Amino acid sequence: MADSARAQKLVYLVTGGCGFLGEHVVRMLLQREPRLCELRIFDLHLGPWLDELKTGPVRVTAIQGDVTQAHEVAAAVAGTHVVIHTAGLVDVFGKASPETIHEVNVQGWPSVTCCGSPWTWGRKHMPSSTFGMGRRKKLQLGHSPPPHLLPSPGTQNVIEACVQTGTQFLVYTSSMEVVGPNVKGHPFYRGNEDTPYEAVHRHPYPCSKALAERLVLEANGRKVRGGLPLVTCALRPTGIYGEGHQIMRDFYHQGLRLGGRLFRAIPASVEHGRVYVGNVAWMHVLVARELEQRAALMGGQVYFCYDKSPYKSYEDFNMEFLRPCGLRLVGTRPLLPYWLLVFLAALNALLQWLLRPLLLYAPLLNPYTLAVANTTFTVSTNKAQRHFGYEPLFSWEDSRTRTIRWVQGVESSSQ
Ligand SMILES: NC(=O)C1=CN([C@@H]2O[C@H](COP(=O)(O)OP(=O)(O)OC[C@H]3O[C@@H](n4cnc5c(N)ncnc54)[C@H](O)[C@@H]3O)[C@@H](O)[C@H]2O)C=CC1
Ligand SMILES: C[C@H](CCCC(C)(C)O)[C@H]1CC[C@H]2[C@@H]3[C@H](O)CC4=CC(=O)CC[C@]4(C)[C@H]3CC[C@]12C
Repeated sequence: MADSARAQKLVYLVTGGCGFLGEHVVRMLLQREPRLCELRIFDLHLGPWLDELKTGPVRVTAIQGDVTQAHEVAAAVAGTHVVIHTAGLVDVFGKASPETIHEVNVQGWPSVTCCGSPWTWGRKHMPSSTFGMGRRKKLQLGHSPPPHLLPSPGTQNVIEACVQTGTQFLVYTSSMEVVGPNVKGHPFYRGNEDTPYEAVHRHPYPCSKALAERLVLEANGRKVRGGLPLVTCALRPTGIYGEGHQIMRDFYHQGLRLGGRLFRAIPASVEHGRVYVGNVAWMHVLVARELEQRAALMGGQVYFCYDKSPYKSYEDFNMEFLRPCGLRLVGTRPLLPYWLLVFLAALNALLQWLLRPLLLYAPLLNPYTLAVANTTFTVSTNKAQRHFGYEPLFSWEDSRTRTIRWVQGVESSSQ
C-alpha cells in the first residue's frame, strides 16, 4: 500500500461492538489498526467498559442503536470507511421468535422461511460449492418475494446505508452454520470453503445467517454514493470460545451446581471445529485492512475463521478449560442412550411451547442443539492465509491459558 494511503486516517464502525465477539474486535482494532482515527461502536446495549476506551488517541464514539432502524444505521454509517457488521441475534435456544431473528439478522420480512414455503430459496439442496463459496456467481432465488415485502431491517439496512452514504468496505460476520450441520446430520469433516455439502436448514438462526450472508455477497460490486463499487466479504467462524463466552459460563455454573461434575452426553468421536475469539477478531481486522488493496481477489468471498485449536467433541473441548477450574467430565461414553436424549430434547421443545404463554423455558438441550452437538463439523483451510496473509495471532496454548484465566475469574466473581 502506498505511504499516502497508510497515513490516511480511517473511520470504522463496528455493529454489535458490545457483544462477545464485537468487544474483541473493538479492542483488537484499537491495538492493531494504526490508521484508525475514529471508532464507532453501535449496539442495542452499550457496555460500561466503553468508558475506559475513551481516554486513548483514537476517538471512540458509542452509539446506542438498533440495526432494524434504517435511519439509526444510516446515521452511524455516514462518513465511515469500513463497516464491520457483527451485530446479530444468536439464538438457538428458542428465546426469540423466528420473525425477530430474521428481522435483526436479515431483513424485515414476516413469515419468511428459509427452506420452504412461501418462497423457496434456490439454495435448497444446493451443494455449498455452488453457494457463493469460492466462485463469484450470482445466487439464484427460487421465487423472489415481492419487492414490497423486502423492506429494511437488519443486515439489509447496513448494506443500504453503505450504498447511500458512500461507505465502500463491508465485512460481515457470518457463521459456519450457513453451511451446516444440515438437518440430515451429514458430517463435514476437515472441509474448506469449496467442499461440496448439502446445506439444508430449517432452524431460524442458520436460515437467517445464510440469507444475510447472501445479501452481503450479492451486494459486492454495487455502486455506492460517489460511484465507487461496494466491496464486501463474509467471515464464517466455527464455534467461538474465549473470554466472555456465555455458553462456557453456563456450563461452568451447571458443573458447579452438580458438585463439580458434568456428564458426557455426546460421543467423544464427534468432532467440532472451534476457534479462539481473539483470532476471529484478528481476522476481521485483517480483512478490513486488506479489502481495499485486494478488492478484486477478496470482494464477494467467504472465509472460514480458523486457528490451531484442536478438533475435539464439544464437551471434551470445553473440558480443556473447565478441568483446570476443578470440573470433571463423567463417563468415557455418553451416560444416556441417544434415543433418550432425543426424547428429552423433544420434551424440552414441547415444554417450551406449552409454557410460552407463562414463562420462557429455554434449556441448552433441544432438538436443534442436540443435532448440532452430535454432528461432526470441522474445518481445514488456508484460504485466509492465501488471500490476505492471515496467521493466527494467538497460539492454542495462549488461547487456552487466556480462556482458563477468564473462567477462573468468573468463578471468583460469582463467589
Ligand atoms: N458465538 C459464536 O460461536 C458464533 C457467532 N457468530 C456470529 O458472530 C456475531 C457475534 O456473535 P456473538 O458475539 O457470539 O453474539 P452476542 O450476542 O454476544 O453479540 C451480538 C451483539 O449484537 C447486538 N445486537 C443484537 N441485536 C441488535 C440490534 N437489533 N441492533 C444493534 N445491535 C444488536 C447485541 O446487543 C450484542 O451486543 C453474530 O453475528 C453471530 O451470528 C458466528 C459464528 C459463531
Ligand atoms: C449448546 C450446545 C451444546 C449442548 C449439547 C448438550 C445439551 C447435549 O450438552 C452447543 C453445541 C454446538 C454449539 C453451536 C456451534 O458451536 C455452532 C454455533 C455457531 C453460531 O454461529 C452460533 C452458536 C452455535 C450455533 C453454537 C450454539 C451452541 C451449541 C449448539
